Amino acid sequence: MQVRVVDYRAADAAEAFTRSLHETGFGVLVNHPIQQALVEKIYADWLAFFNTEEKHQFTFSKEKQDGYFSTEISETAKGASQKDIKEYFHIYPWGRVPASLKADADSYYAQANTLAQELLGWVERYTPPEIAQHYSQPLSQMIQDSQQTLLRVLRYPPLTGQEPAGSLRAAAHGDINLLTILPAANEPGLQVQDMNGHWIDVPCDFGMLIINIGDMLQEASRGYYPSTQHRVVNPTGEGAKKSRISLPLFLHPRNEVVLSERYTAHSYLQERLRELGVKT
Ligand SMILES: O=C(O)CCC(=O)C(=O)O
Ligand SMILES: [Fe+2]
Repeated sequence: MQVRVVDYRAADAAEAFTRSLHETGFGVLVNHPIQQALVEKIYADWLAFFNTEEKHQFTFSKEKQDGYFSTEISETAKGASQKDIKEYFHIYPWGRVPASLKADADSYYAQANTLAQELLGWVERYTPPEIAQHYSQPLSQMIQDSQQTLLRVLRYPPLTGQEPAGSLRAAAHGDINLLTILPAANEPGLQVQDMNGHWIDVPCDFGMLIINIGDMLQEASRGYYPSTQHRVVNPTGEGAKKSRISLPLFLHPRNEVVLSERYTAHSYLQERLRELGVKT
């Protein structure tokens, strides 16, 4: 299996991109409209922020889930036994963000949401009619005015050598949401699992944009779009001394959106957060 790299400006971009999502759960875009300079600035500014003590003033709210999650309380992937080696900050439209970082975060959030809406339109257009008839509303409409879409700034610290055996920067997991939009991180490590259980490197040249299906879209599309397991492996050699920063945007429908006969977006999310151990 190989995750296809698609030129956003190509005439057949929508078709090639959605085929990749259907076949692998992942797609990678080049020549996309997200400003790379903005992404780089956010990486640099947040790396500096994670290196200060100020982050502890933003300790996450268990109820609302916004704010700073330290390495000590970092999530444990569903089915994993060790915590991930990462710290992160959750940004919601209504949530807390350090004042000096807010303007860029808002700007990125808006740009990525606009692109996401277009990509969800592509996903919808190339869904076979017998599947699409079960969507309770157009996919791009499900995220409109959503207060649940989450921008996560992740920092994987340099490795110390003292990490518990078997722990990873991010253990194998599927994302909970509809679609995830992820600019290539400043360091490699992201892998996706193929149907034979093999782990494949996701193309991640700086400037690429990685998109993957989440469990909610898998649920709404009755499995046509698969939410593929992925992980972030630990670097070795020189790479182990460096932090890795990444910036996934998790597109969530509004709470009341019906995903399937079994779930609304809200009921699905609550179930998954309890499983992650970040909500009681
Ligand atoms: O850091 C990455 O490249 C991926 C992060 C990820 O998969 C997640 O936070 O769900
Ligand atoms: Fe993920």
